[in-house]
Amino acid sequence: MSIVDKMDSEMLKKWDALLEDLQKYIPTHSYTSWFLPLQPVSANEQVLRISAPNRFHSEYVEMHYRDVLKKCIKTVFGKDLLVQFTIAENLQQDISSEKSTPGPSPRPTVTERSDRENLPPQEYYVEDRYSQLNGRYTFETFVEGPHNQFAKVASRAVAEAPGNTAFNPLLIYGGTGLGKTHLLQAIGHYARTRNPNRRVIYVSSEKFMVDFITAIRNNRLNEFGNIYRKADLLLVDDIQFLESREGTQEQFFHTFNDLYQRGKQIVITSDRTPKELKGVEERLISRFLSGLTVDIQPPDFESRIAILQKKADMDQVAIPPEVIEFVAQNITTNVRELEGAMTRIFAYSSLAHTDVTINLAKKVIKDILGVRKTRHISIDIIQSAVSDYYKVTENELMGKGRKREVALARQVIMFLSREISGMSLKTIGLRLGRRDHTTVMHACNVIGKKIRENKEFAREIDAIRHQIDLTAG
Ligand SMILES: Nc1ncnc2c1ncn2[C@@H]1O[C@H](COP(=O)(O)OP(=O)(O)OP(=O)(O)O)[C@@H](O)[C@H]1O
Repeated sequence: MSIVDKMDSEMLKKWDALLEDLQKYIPTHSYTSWFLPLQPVSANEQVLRISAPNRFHSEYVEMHYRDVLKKCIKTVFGKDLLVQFTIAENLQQDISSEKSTPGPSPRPTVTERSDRENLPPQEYYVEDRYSQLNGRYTFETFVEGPHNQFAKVASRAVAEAPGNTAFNPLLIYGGTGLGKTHLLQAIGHYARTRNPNRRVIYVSSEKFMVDFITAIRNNRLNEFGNIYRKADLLLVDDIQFLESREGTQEQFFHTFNDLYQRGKQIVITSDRTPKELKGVEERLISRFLSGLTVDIQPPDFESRIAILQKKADMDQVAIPPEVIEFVAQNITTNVRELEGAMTRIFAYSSLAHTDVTINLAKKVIKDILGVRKTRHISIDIIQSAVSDYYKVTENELMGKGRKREVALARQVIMFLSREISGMSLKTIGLRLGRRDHTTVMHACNVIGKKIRENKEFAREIDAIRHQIDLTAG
């Protein structure tokens, strides 16, 4: 008996009415992705129980549609009901039976085998790609916290059933060094472990472009296309790199469509939201948005501690808790830097044959923060990164115009010049169209406040910092 059979026909009518009502408020695509897979389980005077395909699905519905669901329940049932989600048994069973399948991995089908046997030499590249996955980047080594929980659960759901969730494509975005590549590769590892015959391709969009150009040069465009079209799971890192590369975007668009139409899974990372990707064709952006977009934020204090502790455990080194705490307090925005600090502390202590102490940690952190402050990056590099980002010309920046983007770009340049190169307010003002030092001070305050209060804006600034880092080398 299916779960629906357990409900009386009156209840089923109500369920249909509820779905119909929901459609008035929710765009068709979202409705199809999130509500059609739900099933009613039971209802009484207080509680409506609903089955969802997996935990992520139910959490997503609760998080994004709680209010509208509540409203429609009241309309249809005539009162407020508590909603309880359960996870669909059949999916759970599939997963556990697949997990417990003993013995050798499934043999490739005849088509798969003959495909592989007939591959031209370049096609083995597919396997090489897989070996590029970093063995440390797995779900087990990924520390979950409020800042990345949603991204982690979505990645896990996709890795468990690539191509079989509503999250296709899955796009993970967030600032630099926050774990996007780690998660992307964890998906690849997990999907491969579950089914070793799955063709997993991990590629950075930069590599995709280089391969594409090489293929054009060598007249091997068809082979290039075939490599990617064989993927069951395509993992593309740092998609922002495709900005303003029309030819590569075109190629990627075809690859994307081909895989998508055949139900293959695509996962993409980016340092900003799809809408912020300037110079990426609208049709690609809308493809990206047709699945699920999740973000990763900088870790909070507790998560930073947990990440540091995990690294210490993995490297099998004992670190006094006060040292971990000290590092977590001082390095706040980037997990890569957090790890870098720990590595340096270990290195110092082993070279100097001393214990890891708080004083040693203080010295290392001081060096790191000091280097960051005094790094010599010219205002020209900062200016060019900001004006590229906001699409503002040098004349506009130097002029007196008060157009919103121009004024914002000017203020951001002032803020970043102060932060990165430590220049005096006066010098910055002079370099930016002979402005007074109080104007620069005001700009630094305004931008600093906006970064603290507005996460989207903080990410914008982070993306610009990243670009400056890349240019400065
Ligand atoms: N939640 C986490 N748990 C454990 N390690 C993490 C976590 N987040 C990030 N890291 C580690 O931090 C380092 C940087 O992460 P990663 O390279 O994935 O960042 P990214 O977001 O892809 O950065 P970029 O945009 O600069 O490429 C990696 O060594 C990764 O293992």
